[in-house]
Amino acid sequence: MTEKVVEIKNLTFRYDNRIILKDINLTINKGEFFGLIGPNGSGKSTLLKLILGLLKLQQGEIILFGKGRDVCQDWDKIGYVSQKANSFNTGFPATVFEVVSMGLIGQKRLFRRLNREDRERVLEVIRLVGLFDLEKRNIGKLSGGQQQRVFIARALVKKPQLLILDEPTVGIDSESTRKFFYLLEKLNKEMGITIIMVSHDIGILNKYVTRFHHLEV
Ligand SMILES: Nc1ncnc2c1ncn2[C@@H]1O[C@H](COP(=O)(O)OP(=O)(O)OP(=O)(O)O)[C@@H](O)[C@H]1O
Repeated sequence: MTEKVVEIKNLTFRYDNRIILKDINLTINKGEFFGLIGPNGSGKSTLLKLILGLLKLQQGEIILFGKGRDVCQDWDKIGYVSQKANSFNTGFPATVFEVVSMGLIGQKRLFRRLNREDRERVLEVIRLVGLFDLEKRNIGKLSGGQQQRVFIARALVKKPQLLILDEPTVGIDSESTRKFFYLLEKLNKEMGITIIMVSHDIGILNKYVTRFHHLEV
């Protein structure tokens, strides 16, 4: 039987009294590479924030891994890369290794030293996203495309089953974007990670996703 990762039922959401999302019904199944498209202001980020539990539900239901969003305890199964992730302050004093390690916080107590297994896992995902030998590099010294891979690695370090990406290729050149989608295809097809990606670029999504939903303004 197809396993449902996210189910959205009759979801309506307003900011103040303005309707942003109206009666959305959507099911995303395990193994899908799902695109969420729509023009600026159509509510793409709002829908992601609702899925991630960052906004209070007003009307309708969201079910994650078979459980209602507000009782769901499976947040470790979800990796999230926000829209702002790749517009990083170049002066930020942290190495690739440190930023990726932050993905383990929440499972580990803050400031607890990483054990050997944790450190190996961090290095493993750094390699997986193609940043070989860059673990000691300051993140501010990397290109936009490389920084974006660091944030993907941070989201992957806790082995999520669902990866949610908000406009990850904004500001990234076309060659890095192509390599980035190649990585996502690998994560999706070879590792079975379900992906939800938000974009307003239908051209790029059309090439890669298995299915998409179009939001209107
Ligand atoms: N906290 C807020 N309070 C009031 N209105 C908001 C808030 N956040 C977003 N909005 C408005 O809600 C609408 C949807 O915003 P949202 O960011 O979800 O759209 P989007 O499709 O992700 O847009 P973009 O492609 O520009 O990122 C926009 O008109 C936005 O101005």
